[in-house]
Amino acid sequence: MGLLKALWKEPRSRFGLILFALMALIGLCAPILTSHSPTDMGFMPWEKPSAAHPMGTTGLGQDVYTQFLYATRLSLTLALVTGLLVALISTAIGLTAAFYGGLADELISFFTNVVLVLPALPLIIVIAAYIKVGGFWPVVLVVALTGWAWGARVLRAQALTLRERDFVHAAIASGETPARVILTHLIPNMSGLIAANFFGAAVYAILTATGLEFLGLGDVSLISWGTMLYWAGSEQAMLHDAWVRIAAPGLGIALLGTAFALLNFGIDSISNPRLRLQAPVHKKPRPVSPDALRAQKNLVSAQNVTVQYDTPKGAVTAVSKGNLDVKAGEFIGLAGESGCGKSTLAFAMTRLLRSPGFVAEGAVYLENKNLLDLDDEELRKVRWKDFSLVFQASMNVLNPVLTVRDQIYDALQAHGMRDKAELEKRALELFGIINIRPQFLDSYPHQLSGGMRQRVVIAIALALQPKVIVMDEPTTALDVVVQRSLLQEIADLRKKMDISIIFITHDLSLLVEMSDRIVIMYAGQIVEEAKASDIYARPRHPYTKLLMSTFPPISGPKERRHGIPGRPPVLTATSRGCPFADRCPSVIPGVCTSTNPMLLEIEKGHKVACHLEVPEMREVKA
Ligand SMILES: Nc1ncnc2c1ncn2[C@@H]1O[C@H](COP(=O)(O)OP(=O)(O)OP(=O)(O)O)[C@@H](O)[C@H]1O
Repeated sequence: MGLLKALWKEPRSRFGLILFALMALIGLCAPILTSHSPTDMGFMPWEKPSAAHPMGTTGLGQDVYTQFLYATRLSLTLALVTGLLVALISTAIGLTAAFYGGLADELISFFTNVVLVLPALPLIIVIAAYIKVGGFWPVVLVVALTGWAWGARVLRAQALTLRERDFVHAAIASGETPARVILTHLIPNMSGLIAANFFGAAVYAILTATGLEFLGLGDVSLISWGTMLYWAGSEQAMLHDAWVRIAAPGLGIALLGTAFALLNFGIDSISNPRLRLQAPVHKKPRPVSPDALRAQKNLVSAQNVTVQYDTPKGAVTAVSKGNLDVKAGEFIGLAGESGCGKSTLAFAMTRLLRSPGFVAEGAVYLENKNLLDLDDEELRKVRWKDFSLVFQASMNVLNPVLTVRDQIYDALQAHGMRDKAELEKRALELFGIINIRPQFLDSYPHQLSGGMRQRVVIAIALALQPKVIVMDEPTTALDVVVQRSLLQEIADLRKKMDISIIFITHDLSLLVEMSDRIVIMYAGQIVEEAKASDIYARPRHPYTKLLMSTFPPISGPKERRHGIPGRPPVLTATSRGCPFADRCPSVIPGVCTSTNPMLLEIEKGHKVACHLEVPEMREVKA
């Protein structure tokens, strides 16, 4: 029922569903829609369409309309049964090959490839010619046995990639049985492809079966679209002007193919959670009155950026009126617990936010150009040239079949650098900057360590000398020693290249050492912003203080550290108070729980959003 509901929601699949339901209804209600039998020969031959015979009669005196109704029933059943059989065989074979690998995979792949290279139609014709049994099943079996190979190959490829995913390794390591891994981890992730395979096979089945029957190779005593065409051909229906006998089954096949294709769209969006909720791609943010002065004084100025995610429970606000200014050459640290909106803000600022996220309000100026206003082509021109991005899993974005040199060249060539000598010179320069020996330029990504790969990604991000780089936890996936040296290099690089960096991490202690300014986020809001030294020496927001206390001091005796008690609020919660109120050790009851404090500049360059910083409120507390 849920599936039907979901198919109904998607406009294309809704149309497919209606089309399919109509055809199924025609087939099911055939005995109600006509009082004749499809094999009844009691009428006048070659009658023209009339009220008694809406599609005329055949040369043998059968009612064509009655034949079409019963043919729809048989052809539809044939398509569904064969489609199901093909999908089952392909899935079982493809999954077995991918899951067990080794010899099993080699043998299955060899057999699949052999079936694939055999010319299908002559093979089907030969097999069908030798089957002497009549009825419905021979055609189903012939089509199923010759049609599974393509699907098996595609499903094997998909299962192979899934097999290498962490969640599958984790399931196997935790002792789950192969059947459970396949049923709960692999098949649900492949459902879109399996459904596509089913619909593709059903269309293939109807076309092949019709072809066979048209050639007289099926059981021509059955009434199907194929045998209708066969008899129309052998009775030379066109010479008798009875074109309906060809048009009706032809239209049936075309409509069934269309219905399956449209249903396939719906299945795809149901099985792929990313497609389930499509945010409007070019939803324009609500404009904010731009602070032109701020935009002028800063290289980047994000103003009142509000980002929401469409969820089944409605839109949730992940970043609320975020303001972030970055000066040329400045190193800004953006910190906060996991889920506070750091990445969302960074992605929104760099136009990398993907559905179901969208910017609901705000502007992001980069040298007076509002990035949120740019169309795709304008954006392509400024991305990498004016700003670039490095994130945690960046090292995995390197193409495994291209050398590092090719990937650096690609980035440069995409922005117009063509000269071979110039490309080489720039690649060598970049490798110098990121401290990797030039001979590694011709290595493939798998020949480099994680740290080196991340350095290469940084080199690509630097390739066009952008003015600002957003780095979202770029070192988190690396071990501590590599992290340290890479961070040092990033800090040096910023000075050498006079580049601005927005560095995102949940590790506040890292930022204190490297940043000029630190911005602290909590529950989608900026709650404190100050010079790094001030955040270190005089944090003002209770959240920042707790965040600082969760990391060990740079010097002094070792002591055990604890995380901040409690959890951040769920984004769907609609409290009007300070989002930190229920975890705050200094909460002012009645104040913090009812009003969300504004971000105020309490000292030059030090902004805090906390009622405790407003003198009157402090009196309330006292
Ligand atoms: N696709 C999504 N659909 C719905 N909510 C989302 C989606 N992506 C992120 N969110 C929500 O937005 C909020 C901010 O997430 P975001 O990833 O920006 O936080 P973060 O501070 O960068 O966390 P982390 O350090 O773990 O990356 C989170 O509460 C998260 O649940």
